[in-house]
Amino acid sequence: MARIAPSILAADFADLYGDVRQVESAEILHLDVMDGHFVPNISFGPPVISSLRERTDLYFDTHLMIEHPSEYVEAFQNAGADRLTVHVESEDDPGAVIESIHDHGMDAGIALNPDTDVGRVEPYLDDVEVVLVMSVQPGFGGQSFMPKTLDRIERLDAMGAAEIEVDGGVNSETGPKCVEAGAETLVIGSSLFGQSDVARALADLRESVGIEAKSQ
Ligand SMILES: O=C(CO)[C@H](O)[C@H](O)COP(=O)(O)O
Ligand SMILES: [Co+2]
Repeated sequence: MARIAPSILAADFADLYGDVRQVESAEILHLDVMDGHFVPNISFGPPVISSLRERTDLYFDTHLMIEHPSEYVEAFQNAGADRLTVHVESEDDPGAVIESIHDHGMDAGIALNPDTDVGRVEPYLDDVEVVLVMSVQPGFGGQSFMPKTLDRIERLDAMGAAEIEVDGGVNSETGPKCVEAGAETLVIGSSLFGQSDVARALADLRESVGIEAKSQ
């Protein structure tokens, strides 16, 4: 069953909880952490996640676009993250970071950029709870979905990925195609928080992807 993971990258940071409370029914929240090195942008880190943790029980799906994830596993655990997804292109050994994430009691994911061969995540498929497929170059919201992602999702599905999450440019047009290709979790930022009525936009997106409201 597909699900939508709202990405707060496109939310109003001055009224962050105001936006988050409008997507409480989603059950999962996508948190984009950027360090200005792995990607040319800086977003937010553990303090923001920790503050949100005090306000919501949403599952915190934390996407680490940082060069050295191994150095921050404990900080994100303390902040209340439920899952840490690290990039296979990061400077650290993915296998060791995944093990550390599990040792800290969190779920682990492996992410790959649009131009990275899908074969690079194969060694980790049995060890992670999710594979995050970037469908835009990481670093910024509001970009257009790269159509080649659909083949990549199909290949990862055939390789036996447990859960496939697609991230970037997902909307009512591209979302259903991702689900058909084998994705389960759709990260949606600007098509959700960029809208005047966020809760309505979430309901409409669910409908376009064929998700029953009560299952979300
Ligand atoms: O990881 C990301 C960017 O690096 C974001 O999760 C992604 O871009 C979501 O935003 P949008 O739906 O606006 O594309
Ligand atoms: Co993301």
